[in-house]
Amino acid sequence: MWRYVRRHNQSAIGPARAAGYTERMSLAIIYHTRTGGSRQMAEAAAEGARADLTTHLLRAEDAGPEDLLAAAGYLFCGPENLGALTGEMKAFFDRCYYPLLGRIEGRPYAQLICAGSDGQGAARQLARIATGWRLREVQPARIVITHAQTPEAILAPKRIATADLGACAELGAAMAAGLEMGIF
Ligand SMILES: Cc1cc2nc3c(=O)[nH]c(=O)nc-3n(C[C@H](O)[C@H](O)[C@H](O)COP(=O)(O)O)c2cc1C
Repeated sequence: MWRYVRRHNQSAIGPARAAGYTERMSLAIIYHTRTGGSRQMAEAAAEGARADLTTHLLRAEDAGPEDLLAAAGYLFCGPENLGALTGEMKAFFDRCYYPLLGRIEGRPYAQLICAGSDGQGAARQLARIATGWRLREVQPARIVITHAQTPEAILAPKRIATADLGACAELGAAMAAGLEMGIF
């Protein structure tokens, strides 16, 4: 019943749907990874989301403006490098920013950051870009700490803990459910 009311009450329908994007009801998960951690997180989120919604998992290197335009919501996932987003993730935003400015306003997003010890710089930078696009953050940034602090540990392949992957899957599921139900 609640679901029915939500679907038929215009005032409860989020900006993406109200703006006529119902035909593009999918979630785009864009990720970059250097040592595998963010890929595992993005895959877990995609697995969580797919039960509810069409979900496209894309490497930042392969994604372009049309991929974002075609989706109703976004999950961005990547590592923190040198206190910021990785160059590849930044290049993705640089490539897409102006082609999409004013065209995706109000759409929901969330972010997952994989970091050795901090992650706040990358999360802040991403949030600033999302603010420029006028996206709406619908889940707080989730930062997974891998405790990689020596050069050897930083360069080694990462294995993300099951509990953290579970949290990523939950975030993906929450994004998908919110989009599918029209509450974003
Ligand atoms: C060049 C470089 C710079 C890094 N800088 C940071 C940093 O500023 N803060 C941090 O918490 N971790 C930093 N790290 C660690 C990575 O964020 C961490 O290893 C993370 O798990 C990598 O995610 P990935 O496996 O998806 O590549 C850095 C790693 C590299 C290779």
